[in-house]
Amino acid sequence: MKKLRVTLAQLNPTLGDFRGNLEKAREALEIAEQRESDLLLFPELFLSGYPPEDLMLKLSFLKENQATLEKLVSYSEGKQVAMVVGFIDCREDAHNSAAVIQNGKVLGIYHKISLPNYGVFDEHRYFKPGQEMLVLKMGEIKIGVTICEDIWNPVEPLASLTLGCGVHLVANISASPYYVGKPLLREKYLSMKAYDYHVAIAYCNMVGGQDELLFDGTSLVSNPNGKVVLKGGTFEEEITTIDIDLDENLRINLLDPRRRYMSTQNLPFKFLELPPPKPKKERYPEKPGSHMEREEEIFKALVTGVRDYVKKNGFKKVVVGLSGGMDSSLVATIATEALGSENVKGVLMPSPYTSRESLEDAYQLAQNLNIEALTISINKVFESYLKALEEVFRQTNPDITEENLQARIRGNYLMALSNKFGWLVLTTGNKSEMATGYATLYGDMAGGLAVIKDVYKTDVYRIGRWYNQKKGAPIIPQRVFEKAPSAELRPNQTDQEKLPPYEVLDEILRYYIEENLDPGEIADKGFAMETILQTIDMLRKNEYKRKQAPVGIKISTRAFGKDWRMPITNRFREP
Ligand SMILES: Nc1ncnc2c1ncn2[C@@H]1O[C@H](COP(=O)(O)OP(=O)(O)OC[C@H]2O[C@@H]([n+]3cccc(C(=O)O)c3)[C@H](O)[C@@H]2O)[C@@H](O)[C@H]1O
Ligand SMILES: Nc1ncnc2c1ncn2[C@@H]1O[C@H](COP(=O)(O)OP(=O)(O)OP(=O)(O)O)[C@@H](O)[C@H]1O
Ligand SMILES: NC(=O)CC[C@H](N)C(=O)O
Repeated sequence: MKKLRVTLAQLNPTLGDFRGNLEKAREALEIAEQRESDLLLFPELFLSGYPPEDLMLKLSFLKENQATLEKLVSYSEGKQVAMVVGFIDCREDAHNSAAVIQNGKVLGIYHKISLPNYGVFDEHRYFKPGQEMLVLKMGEIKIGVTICEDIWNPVEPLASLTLGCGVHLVANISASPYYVGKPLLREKYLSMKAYDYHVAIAYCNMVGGQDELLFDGTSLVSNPNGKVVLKGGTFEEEITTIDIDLDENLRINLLDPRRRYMSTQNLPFKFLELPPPKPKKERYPEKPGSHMEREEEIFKALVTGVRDYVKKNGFKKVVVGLSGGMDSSLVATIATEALGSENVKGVLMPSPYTSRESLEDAYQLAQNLNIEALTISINKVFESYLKALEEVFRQTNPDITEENLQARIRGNYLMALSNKFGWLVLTTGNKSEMATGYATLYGDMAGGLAVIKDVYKTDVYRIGRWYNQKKGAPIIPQRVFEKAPSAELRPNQTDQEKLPPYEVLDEILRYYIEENLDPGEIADKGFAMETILQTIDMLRKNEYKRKQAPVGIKISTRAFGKDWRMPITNRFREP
């Protein structure tokens, strides 16, 4: 019987916190050893954190990463479990690597072969690709070591590992960034890969936030039938263990012999002999896990993003301008879930255009969330601004200038509170607004973290509704959902004076940004060409604003961040 006990350390490292990451690795090593695991997997580049970006260019960073690996090796003395840990191997050049460590020794090092360089990835800037596969032999069991993108490449190195070397298990250490639906997509993809190649897969993913990126964990083990037998939590640190039956591979190969007719490049490989697994008494059973609904997944993602950004950057408390509108209500709710009521401050900043309902709703929300609410009127400052500008503006009519002044006074107040008390300012602009430039530069765009920057307005409502339903109470007051969205910068203003209805706007934006369709192709989906062109025109004209916006949390396949690199100066128009 080929049985292997595998432990997945789905952990949340902090980039550059070598000491903290090492401590997490040490704890996981103790647990895996206690559980008599044969193999322990950590995420990709676990010791340094991922993605290290230009820290990779610092020799001192690379040195500390090497020293951390050496400390982990010394912790492993006397331990039987073989661990595969992500680190940067940098001798003649830098490689995104996995070290195989057991009982005080580095037994082998694997260099990632497939380096991603699309979307949010930039690995060709930093790493040299590996040339050779690494196969661990534990008695009769053969295990292929891979790193993240290696398993996403359509053919190799999986074909060579399975058809060429006949591995029973592909171990993959990953840092796979999140977007909505990725956990399910990944599960389908990996289980299909396992089924296709008739090989078990043990996949250990990173969890936590790193600037705009989130890693959701959702690590898994699939048997060669494509059945997911173990699944880690989504957005949770977890150390899970399972006993995998690896006789299954041969049984399936005999029943379904497709593999006999497949071909491989036969990439070069190295074998590494390890002691065979010892027989175990008790058993770590299957734990297939369940799925989250879309709104819950996004909510949990944003909560993780806020918590990790705030904590990993040394903040404790945050501040949000509460307008009584949907966006600020959702941002305050997410922040409260992430940090606790005592760490979230709401600021009401009424003007003559602020409606009584908006003020009431903002207070009610603060009460429901049990967060402290401060009130600072902008009236006097606004008046004195107008007075100061009176002479210069003498021959002009009031317009957007006066509207933006109000947003800028509010931005100044929030930044003053941040300076005085060390509260991080959370901005509240959503993706529909960020796309169309419906926000004031240095006004409501002023702040440290744009929580819902990648969430369309229609989704902001959906998530708000889901949250109230989950709580079984109108935490976000019902009226917030019912009133027309408004910036309240002049009397009776509504968003729809400038923007198409959000249901239409968001769909057009989604087709254009996420699906990369041209205007004609969007029109084929049933939208008016005039609205499409108006939307794209706003999007294009406001690139300069996005270049100055705070970093936000990526939850879509294409966020305004690493994977949106549009020029500001741009005369191109699609046909
Ligand atoms: N290509 C370019 N490169 C660099 N800078 C450029 C630029 N084009 C304009 N600019 C600068 O940007 C300025 C215009 O930007 P900005 O001052 O922001 O003002 P603007 O975009 O004209 O107005 C802000 C809009 O956002 C709406 N708003 C504001 C606040 C909250 C909300 C809400 O509902 O949440 C909505 C408001 O009603 C208004 O429609 C120009 O005066 C110019 O200085
Ligand atoms: N009266 C106010 N008091 C406090 N903050 C405000 C006020 N008005 C605007 N803000 C802040 O500026 C942001 C921009 O909001 P605005 O009301 O202009 O439009 P919005 O995008 O509809 O946002 P919301 O849905 O939160 O109202 C708000 O989310 C809030 O953080
Ligand atoms: N770090 C990586 O290599 C990740 C690439 C992979 N395609 C993913 O998104 O999961």
